[in-house]
Amino acid sequence: MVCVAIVDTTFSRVDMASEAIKVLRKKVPGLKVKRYTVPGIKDIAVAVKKLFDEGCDAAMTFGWVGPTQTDKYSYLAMSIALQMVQINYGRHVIDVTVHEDEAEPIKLKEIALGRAREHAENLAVILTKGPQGLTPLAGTGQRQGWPDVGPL
Ligand SMILES: Cc1nc2c(=O)[nH]c(=O)nc-2n(C[C@H](O)[C@H](O)[C@H](O)CO)c1C
Repeated sequence: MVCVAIVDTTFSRVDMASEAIKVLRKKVPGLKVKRYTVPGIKDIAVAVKKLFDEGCDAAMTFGWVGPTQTDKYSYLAMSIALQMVQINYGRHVIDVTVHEDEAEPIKLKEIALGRAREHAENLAVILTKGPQGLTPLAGTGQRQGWPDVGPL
């Protein structure tokens, strides 16, 4: 049985995790999900570590970054911590993050849900098909939450 850790925040303005869980349940047979909700992005890494210690095989995290410089530093801190967790455990952490200033507020929900869905599909492929599962899409300019840009 595959266990996926799902970590999200109350800071986020969209429930991306529920959207991703729906996709993962459809695509990964016998999936076990452990969800952990924390206040903000800087609390995410330790939650992933705890769920890995409980036996999860991979993780998806759902962060929302505010528009200020301080928010962006918080994201950098989270990213570095998540890289450390991935390297220390040898397990994937798919970081699904929405930056509040990447689009007008009216578009952000659609971007967030699309990004959550598409990254859940990516992780499902890795979990069910292994390291070469995504190889047919290599170099094809995939984007999550925005239209794909295509290959050059
Ligand atoms: C400045 C700041 N910005 C964000 C953000 O953009 N997104 C987010 O999810 N959380 C932010 N936080 C909160 C911290 O990540 C954390 O939750 C608190 O410092 C408590 O540990 C803070 C403190």
